[in-house]
Amino acid sequence: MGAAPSSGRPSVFDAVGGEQAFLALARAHHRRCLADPELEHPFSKLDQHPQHVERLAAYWAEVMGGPPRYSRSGADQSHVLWLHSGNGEIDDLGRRFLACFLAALDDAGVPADPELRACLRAYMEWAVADVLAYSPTDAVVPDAAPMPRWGWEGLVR
Ligand code: HEM
Repeated sequence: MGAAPSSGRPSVFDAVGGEQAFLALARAHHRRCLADPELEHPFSKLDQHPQHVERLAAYWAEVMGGPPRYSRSGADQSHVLWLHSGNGEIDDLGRRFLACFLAALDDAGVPADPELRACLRAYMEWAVADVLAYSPTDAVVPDAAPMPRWGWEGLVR
């Protein structure tokens, strides 16, 4: 189980369906990105991490209140921001990334509960903006940026 808020309500992680659901979501999202004529390029780099999908799943799960598997692998938010930084104007890729994520929620069978879907959409809109803030070629990524935590009310920290 993920960390539940004090109200006893399940975490967003649990509402999505736990680790297997995040893995299915990351797989579906990656499939969508590879099928997109623009996103396909960055995701076809040969030096991409061989466990990209698993790492993406672990990252999203941790942000939503699941186990801290991504942090335990030695990576952190600074690493994620750094991976995406300095690419110049990529706002269009950000919009496409969000669209792939929303379509992947259906592909992966994430519950259609409107509150859950709104929460996940708000997260991804925020996350895309967070990543795009570092796209200028002279952007400086802060050291040791804390992992974001996303709850039912939005950004927790
Ligand atoms: C603007 C659209 C985006 C593009 C084009 C993009 C592209 C990429 C690429 C090409 C990689 C593989 C990097 C590598 O292994 O060398 C990657 C990794 C990753 N991305 Fe994105 N990304 C985007 C947005 C996001 C957003 C919004 C998030 C967070 C919600 C995110 C989270 C991650 C994570 C967690 C990894 C894996 C990091 C690791 O292996 O440690 N990305 N992304």
